[in-house]
Amino acid sequence: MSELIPLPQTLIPFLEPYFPNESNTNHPKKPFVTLTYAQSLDSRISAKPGTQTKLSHLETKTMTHYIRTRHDAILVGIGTILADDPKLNCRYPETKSQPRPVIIDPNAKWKYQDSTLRKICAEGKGLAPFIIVDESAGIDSESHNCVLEQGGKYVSLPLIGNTSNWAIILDSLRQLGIKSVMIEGGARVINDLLDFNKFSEKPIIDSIIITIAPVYLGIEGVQVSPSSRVDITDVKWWQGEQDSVLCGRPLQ
Ligand SMILES: NC(=O)C1=CN([C@@H]2O[C@H](COP(=O)(O)OP(=O)(O)OC[C@H]3O[C@@H](n4cnc5c(N)ncnc54)[C@H](OP(=O)(O)O)[C@@H]3O)[C@@H](O)[C@H]2O)C=CC1
Ligand SMILES: Nc1nc(O)c(N)c(N[C@@H]2O[C@H](COP(=O)(O)O)[C@@H](O)[C@H]2O)n1
Repeated sequence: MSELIPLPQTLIPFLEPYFPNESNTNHPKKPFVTLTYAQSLDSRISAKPGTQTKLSHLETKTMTHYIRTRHDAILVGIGTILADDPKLNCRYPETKSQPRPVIIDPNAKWKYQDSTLRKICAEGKGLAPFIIVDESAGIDSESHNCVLEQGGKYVSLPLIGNTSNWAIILDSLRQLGIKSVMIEGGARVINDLLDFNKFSEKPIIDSIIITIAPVYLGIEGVQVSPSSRVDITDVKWWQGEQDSVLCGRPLQ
């Protein structure tokens, strides 16, 4: 039985203008990038480092799975993998193709063989990951074999100490055939990307879709806060049963 619920009628047309489509996925050096996550009223995405906090209502959780159906890949950092051990598949009913999980793990910390994602993939419920590591990283051989066996891959790139590594990561994903990616977190990834977007020559984040839950998580929470101001344009709000959703595009 699905853990999700039918999406409210108004939500799909509300989201549509912020999605990748035939005409906005032709960039040769990067996929269409949607930044999407759930936060508290005090801009926290979990209550404590290293832990997962449920923020989204079932309605907005279902929305996240719908958003997953509309992208080729889902990207998260290794901090999220170690804290959440996520499934990173799409459980929206009648999903035709699964998104590719992409993990930024510069130091190759992830023991893939022990993960929930490996199980999900073995059960045919999702795709094996592309794991982005630094060129210098020593990759655990068991992890490596397991990823390869399931059809995933390790991608070695010059990440560590490289201030333009987002450009390199996105270019590499595009060359691997990924035309759209939803970036879910965690905080380091989101903050970094907002900073990089602001100072890059051309915008790299195409859309943002943020769920805001009516709760304060407090000072120990993991915070989304880029290093300087970022304005959002083309803003629209949707009000759900519990959460609000903001769609927009970050200005440089
Ligand atoms: N509410 C929500 O929607 C979401 C909440 N979360 C929460 O966020 C928290 C995790 O966030 P956080 O700890 O910040 O971890 P992240 O998932 O942002 O991962 C951070 C790590 O990823 C690597 N990394 C990320 N970007 C780069 C880059 N550009 N270049 C090189 N390395 C990079 C680094 O690894 P290294 O340390 O090896 O250098 C870094 O420390 C968890 O509590 C999770 O539950 C996560 C996603 C969504
Ligand atoms: N949309 C959203 N709402 C929340 O309340 C969350 N905690 C998250 N977390 C993100 O979703 C991933 C879990 O995905 P699976 O259900 O395991 O596929 C987690 O890793 C975060 O990226 N998101």
